This record gives sequence, C-alpha cells and structure tokens, in this order.
Amino acid sequence: MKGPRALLLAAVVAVVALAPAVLGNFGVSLLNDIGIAALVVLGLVLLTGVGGATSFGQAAFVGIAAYATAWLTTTQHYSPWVGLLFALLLTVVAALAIGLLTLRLGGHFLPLSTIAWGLSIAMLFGNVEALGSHTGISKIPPVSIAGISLEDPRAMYYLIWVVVGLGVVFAYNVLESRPGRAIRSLRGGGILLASVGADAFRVRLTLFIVAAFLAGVAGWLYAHTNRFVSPSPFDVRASIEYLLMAVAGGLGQLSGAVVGAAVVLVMKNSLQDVLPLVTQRGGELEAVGFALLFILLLHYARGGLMGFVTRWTRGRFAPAKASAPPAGAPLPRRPLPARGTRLLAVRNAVKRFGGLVAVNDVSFEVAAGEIVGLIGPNGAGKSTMFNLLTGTAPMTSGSVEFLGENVSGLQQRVIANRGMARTFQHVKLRPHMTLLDNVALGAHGRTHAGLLAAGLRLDRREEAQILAEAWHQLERIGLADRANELAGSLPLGTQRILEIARALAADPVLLVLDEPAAGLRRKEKQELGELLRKLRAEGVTILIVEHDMDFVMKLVDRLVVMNFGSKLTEGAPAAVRANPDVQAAYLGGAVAAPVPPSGEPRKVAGAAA
Ligand SMILES: Nc1ncnc2c1ncn2[C@@H]1O[C@H](COP(=O)(O)OP(=O)(O)OP(=O)(O)O)[C@@H](O)[C@H]1O
Repeated sequence: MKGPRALLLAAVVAVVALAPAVLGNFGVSLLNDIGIAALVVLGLVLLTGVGGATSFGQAAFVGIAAYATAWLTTTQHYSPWVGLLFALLLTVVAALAIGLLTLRLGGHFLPLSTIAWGLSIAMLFGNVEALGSHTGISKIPPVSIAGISLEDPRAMYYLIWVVVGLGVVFAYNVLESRPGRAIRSLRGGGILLASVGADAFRVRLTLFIVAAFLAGVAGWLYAHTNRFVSPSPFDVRASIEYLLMAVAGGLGQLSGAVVGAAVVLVMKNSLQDVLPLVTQRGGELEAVGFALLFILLLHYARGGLMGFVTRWTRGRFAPAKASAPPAGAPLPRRPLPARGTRLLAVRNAVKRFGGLVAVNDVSFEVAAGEIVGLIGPNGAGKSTMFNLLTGTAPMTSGSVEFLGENVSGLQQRVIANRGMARTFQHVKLRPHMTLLDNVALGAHGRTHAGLLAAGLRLDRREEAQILAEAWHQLERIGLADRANELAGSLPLGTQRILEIARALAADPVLLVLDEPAAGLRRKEKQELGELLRKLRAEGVTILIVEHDMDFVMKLVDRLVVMNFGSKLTEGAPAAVRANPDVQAAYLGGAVAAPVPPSGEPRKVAGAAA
C-alpha cells in the first residue's frame, strides 16, 4: 500500500488509538457499540454487498454467540475465552445448518428465509428458561487478558477495535485472493463460476459462515462488554438496523462497515437525545427517521457514503499503471493428448425444451490439435450443443466422451476442471473487477488456496503464480497495459477476447468458444485468428461457434454444420462450402427462409409443450 492510502490508514489508526484519551465515558461506550456493530456489518458487506445474498437474520448469529458465552460463563462458570470458543462453534454450526437448508433458494426466497430463521432464533432466546427467558442473563463476567481485567469499557475499547482491525484486514486479504475472486464473481451466477471450476454453492456457503463468524465474534464482545444479554438486541429489527448500516456506509466497501455503523449509531443516539425534548412520541419518531434515511439512501446513495468517496477519488487519482506482477514459478501445466488422437466424441446428443427439440441426435468427434467450427443458422442449436458438451445444461439423451472418459451427467465444474474451458455467447465477465482479476479467476480450478490461508496471507506464493499467469494471458491478447482497468470499461468485442484469456488461464486441453469474433473490427479479427492458430500450434484443441463465415472458413480444419437442431453435414471447409444443402440452409444462396430438412421434424409429436 502506497501514498495517500497508507497515510489515510495511519491517520485512522492514530485517531482510533487516541480516541479514549480525549473522549468521556459516553463517547467510549458509543465507540465500543460502533466497533461491535461494525464487525457484524463487515460480514454483511461481504455477504450482501460483495456476494449478493441479502440477510435479515444477522442479529440472530450475534445473539447465538452472546447467549452461548453468557450461559457458559454464568451458569457453568467457564472463562470468557472458553466462552469464545463455544460461542463461535455454536454460531458456525448454526450457520452451516441454516446455510445448507436455505442458500440454494433463489431470488426473493433467500431474504425471506433469513427473516424466518432470524425471527425463530430471536423468539427462542425469549422462551428458553435456561437462557433467562425475556429477562435474559446478567452478571456476565468481564474478559481478562494475562490476569488484567477488561471490566472498564476503556480497556474493552482496545480489544474491540483490535478485533475490528483484524477483521477488516482478514476480509481485505480474502477479497484480494483466489477465494475472494470467486466470492466477487458470485453475482455473475453459478454458470460463470462453474466454467472456471468453482462451486458457487460452496463459495456462498463459506461466505455465509464467514459473515456469521464475524457476527459471532461481535456477539461475544457484546456479552462481555455489556455484561448482560436479553432477546431484543438480537431480533429482526436489529438485523434490519445492521443492513441499514451496511447500506449507509456502502455495501461494496469494507470501510463502509465502520463508517455505516458509526453514522447510524451516532444518528440513533442523537435522535434519542433530541426527540424527547420535542415530543413525547420520540420512540415512534425515531423509527420513522430511520425509515426515511433508508428510503433516501436507496433513492440517492445506493453506494453509501463510501460510494461517494470512491467516486470522488476515482475522478482524481488515475488507476495505478499496470506493471507485470512479480514472476514466481509458473503454475503446473496439464499434459496435452497426442495430436490426432480422439479428444471429444459427442454421440446421439438430444436436448428437448418441452416440445422443442433444440439438439436432435447429433454426433461428431474432435481430434486433439485441430480447430473445428460448429456452424448453422440462428437457432440451429449450436449454443445448446456447447451447453451440453460443457455440462452447462443436462442432456435429454446421448453421451459425451472427453479425454477417453464419459463425462455426460458430470457437473459443469468437474468437466471444466478436466481441461474444457469455454467462453459464452452472452459475455460473462465481472464488470467491476479488473481485467487482471477477471483473467485470474480462470485459474481457479488449477489452484488451491482456501479462505483461511488467503485471509492470513499464507497464499502469497500461489497468488503470485496466479497473477503472473493472468498477466501472461493478458499479454497474449494484447491487453496487459490495461490490466488494472475495470472489465466493464471495455467494448463488448474486446470483452469477448478477455473471456478467451480467462479460459486460457485454466490451461485448457479443449477451448470451446461461442462466437468469439462477434463485435470485433477487421484487424481485431485478424489478431484473434492469429492467436487461435498459435494456440493450435501449441497443441490446444479448439471448438468454435462463429457466424462470420469468412473468418471461420479461413481458420478451421473441419466444420460441423447444424440446422434445425440436427447435424446437416461435416467436413473440410471447402467441401462444406460447396455442399448445396449447406448453401440452401445456411449460406443464404438459394433459399431465403430455411426449411427443416426432410424427416427431421422440429417438434416432437405428442411431446409436452
Ligand atoms: N433454455 C431454453 N429454453 C427453451 N428454448 C431454448 C432454450 N435455449 C435455447 N432454446 C431454443 O433452442 C433453439 C436453439 O437455440 P440455440 O441458442 O442453441 O441456437 P444457436 O444455433 O446457438 O443460435 P444463435 O446462432 O442465434 O445463437 C432455439 O429455438 C432456442 O430458442
């Protein structure tokens, strides 16, 4: 970290360290509350802001940990440190169970389910006698370190803020790493992640557990700071308040967690002071005030306060100029099969969507080291065929053999990890990630660093290897000098080329490209053709769908032609070009509107619509 950011960080650390010296007891207690809330919000920034999963139940995890340590230290008389282990274990187990049950839910159902379990856990606290029912648990012992009691809120202050600092550093390290790139790609959908060999559900579950863990740490700190727990601070209303903090600070920024917690809690305290002076209905008006703040934020500042700061700094400081990352040992490469051996065999592939037969009994083979083009008019079934052979969509019947093994029915990410990398007709890049990060994501399946190693920066050797690989692939496509720019700033055609670099970072045996030349200018197409020929010379096999006939005819060794879901013919480009059926169906010569080939009905008689 250099320049203004390092200075700013040093200033923040200095302010946090010196604050208790100048603040009174009330100020220190408020900062303690802010620190504890910031930990919960940090989890929400990761889970909701970065990962895209909204949770209305985070306060329940705070409660589980707070009650766990309260119960163990008061009724069982264990030390708060044992309470910490117990609290975190219980929180993680609860998050694992809830996550396994709910995280597969899509759309609005996931947030709804978080309300459901948030409510039930909070209700549980108020109804279990051993947990003090609605009165809660009091006389919780203070934490002590090396015999020094942290009973004084000023002493607890340092523990809380050191933990907040560690949490922010851990989260920052995670996001700047292999698992972090997968987390940041969650919003791109499961298919994108599976195409680089990652399991989106596992990534989301891990993230959910991390967010719950942070809430658990906050719960433990809460219990031993306030020395008293009762159900209300852990109900859904509290969860909504944490969400409000995340939105106010900026859901996309780690620093937004601290800023958001500070803004909301300072505002809450101010309202609590001021409103009773104005009206007797202060409590109700406080809720109205927060509702208004929420609505205003959603209308005018979805990026929160830190969103404004980021926009302001982006306008003033250009992104750091891209320079090659320090080269480590290159990532291990997979062996390529001998040129000419059978690499891929599609046999009698059928895909039905209700009554529509998108792929109808198609068989073809691809040998190692060749470039095969899959062509056909719009709607012929080419992209569907790609989805079938990459495992992106399940086949109705038929089989796919890849590298001598039957891969039909295997998950997309498993096939990807065996060496089949793909690009998409509708580009799947993460626009808010840099070019370098987008390409580095491609190497996910070749590397292993987990979340803990990344958070503790034990992954630096592998991370350097991944970045060097990504840089190399960017150089290959001529975009290395723009490595630090955001992928969303590229024109669509160039984004397609960036997808190829991402696929190459997976070190593929077979590269499956869906319309890579669409949107490229003439010169860019020439460069793409050169790159693909170079890859073929290196032994990479390529299967390509492309509408630009001139481009594809010059590039490929063989063509497979599809029409109305069926295979029309296959052969060398010249023979295919001369084929009258192909001319009629595809090349537009004789026939204006394509007609289904005889005997190949587009609809299956009697099939369900
Ligand atoms: N998920 C789906 N549900 C229903 N129908 C689908 C689905 N995906 C594709 N189809 C249909 O299957 C047929 C083949 O589509 P596909 O996208 O594979 O064709 P294509 O040859 O790739 O076309 P293009 O060149 O226009 O991309 C089309 O009629 C399409 O509408």
